[in-house]
Amino acid sequence: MSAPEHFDIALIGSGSGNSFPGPEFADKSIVYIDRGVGPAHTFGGTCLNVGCIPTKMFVHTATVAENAKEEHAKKFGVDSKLGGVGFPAVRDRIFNRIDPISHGGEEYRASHPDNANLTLIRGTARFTGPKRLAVETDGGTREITADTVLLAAGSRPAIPGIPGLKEAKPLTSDTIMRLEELPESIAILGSGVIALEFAHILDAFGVDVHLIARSGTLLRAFDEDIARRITEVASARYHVHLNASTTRVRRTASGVEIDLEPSDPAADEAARTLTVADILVATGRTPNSDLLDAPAGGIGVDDAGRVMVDAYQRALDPSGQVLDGVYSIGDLSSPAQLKHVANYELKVARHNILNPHDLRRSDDMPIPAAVFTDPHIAQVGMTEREAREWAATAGREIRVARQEFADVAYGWAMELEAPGDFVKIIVEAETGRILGAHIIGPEAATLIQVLIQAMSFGLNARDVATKQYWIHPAMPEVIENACCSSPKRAAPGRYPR
Ligand SMILES: Cc1cc2nc3c(=O)[nH]c(=O)nc-3n(C[C@H](O)[C@H](O)[C@H](O)COP(=O)(O)OP(=O)(O)OC[C@H]3O[C@@H](n4cnc5c(N)ncnc54)[C@H](O)[C@@H]3O)c2cc1C
Ligand SMILES: NC(=O)c1ccc[n+]([C@@H]2O[C@H](COP(=O)([O-])OP(=O)(O)OC[C@H]3O[C@@H](n4cnc5c(N)ncnc54)[C@H](O)[C@@H]3O)[C@@H](O)[C@H]2O)c1
Repeated sequence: MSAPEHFDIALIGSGSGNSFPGPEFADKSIVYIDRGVGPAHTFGGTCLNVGCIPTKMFVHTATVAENAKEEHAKKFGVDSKLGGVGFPAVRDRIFNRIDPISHGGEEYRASHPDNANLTLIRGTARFTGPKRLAVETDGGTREITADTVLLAAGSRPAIPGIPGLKEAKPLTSDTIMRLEELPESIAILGSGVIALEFAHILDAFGVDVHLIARSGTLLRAFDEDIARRITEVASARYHVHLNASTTRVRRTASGVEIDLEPSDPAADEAARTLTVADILVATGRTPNSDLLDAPAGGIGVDDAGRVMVDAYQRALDPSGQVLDGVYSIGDLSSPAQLKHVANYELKVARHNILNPHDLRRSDDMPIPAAVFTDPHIAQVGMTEREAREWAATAGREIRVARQEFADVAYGWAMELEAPGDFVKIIVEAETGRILGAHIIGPEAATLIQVLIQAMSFGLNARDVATKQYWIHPAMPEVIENACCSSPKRAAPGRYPR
């Protein structure tokens, strides 16, 4: 057997990992390995090709279509009718912008003089020993060793073991966005983030949507008031099947049959079969530690399949000891499968590889998240339930402030109704420190940034409200009003770790 090719650094994954190479590593040899995402094994990772970016381009288009509908336009005295949505044109606008970025990025890494120290290999890497990899490529297997390994191998759609589901070849977020044409009807399995974003997109485009949720509310992991509100809004718009377990799936000549049973024996539900043209599975994502065979590299993997890391993004062995020179970032190792988290962890790992004697932590800020459905949802920090549990344990008190969008001037402009979309802020009663914020309403993902900033910099809710101007009559007044209802004393300290 020939000797393996040796590099200073092995980088696996071209999503967030693509921000790793740079002039600081010009004197290091880097092998950069990527298998690609989606059916065409595209370069550049999930966010660019099959994740955040195309979905948000679809979401915006869906909102344009929704607003053009007669029932929305007529509230404003505008005479408008949606004539239809041409899916191929929608799809092509999006991918004609994205695909050249992916191709250009690959070309840059493969052949630009900036990357003279970098060897790009398209293939699947798997550990055969500590810091030792076999890479399966179209041209055969390459054996690689490296002094430092950075794992950024991400995750992929999980397909649950429901009888018949795998054989029915369901759509996933990897495949649905590039269809030739949309199905007339669709069942969406799951009631999390991807399910809700696609339900909005597909319903707006005229597909008859059936969303299947095991639980009694959608977005069950979110604050209960948010989950309740989005369940009401979604149920008024498309078919929502709550407390429904999927027991079998069958692909037929004309579509898909889905057997549903009540998942909650106490619920007033009956078993039934749903007949639709296609099915989209949105039931979470599996970290790619199995493709990497991480244990063969001496790397610990938790019960959810995540590579174990410490707060410095250093990989751990199965007993929790730090592995020398092995780092992991993003969906492969993070419980928060979010692009902004993967990006931050990459920066931390990059710094720590360059500065092993001046390590930075990655767990020093509250993690926000948004769901780009209709209406938008955004959250940061504790839910009300978590805050109540924290307060009971820590011997503190909390206060909860809630402000309706419909009660501020911009909400009138948008003809929003109360009770309806809202901002909820949870503060520690004594200090006014913000513990959590939850928003459901227009541009929630943008609005919440004020509160993310306040929490990250340790600002007290009252000061946020009173020590700056709030442009009138703009939508952030809804945040100002929510903050105004919180206590007066100044808050020491930042968000509790
Ligand atoms: C539909 C959808 C919408 C989303 N929307 C948002 C959003 O709005 N906001 C947000 O914050 N997050 C969103 N996310 C999540 C976000 O896309 C991910 O958290 C982020 O892209 C993860 O980045 P990463 O670098 O960890 O992994 P990826 O970007 O997945 O990169 C991993 C790379 O490693 C490669 N790879 C894997 N295994 C191997 C191997 N063994 N050998 C070689 N290469 C390998 C993969 O092929 C891939 O190219 C969305 C995800 C999806 C699916
Ligand atoms: N806007 C965003 O930031 C954004 C958008 C899309 C995806 N993402 C990321 O991608 C990840 C994956 O998204 P997702 O929506 O697939 O996961 P999710 O964790 O948000 O939701 C999974 C859903 O599937 C259900 N489920 C799980 N197993 C099931 C089974 N066997 N049968 C029926 N239902 C089942 C869960 O109850 C839940 O409703 C998310 O964690 C999120 O971080 C983020």
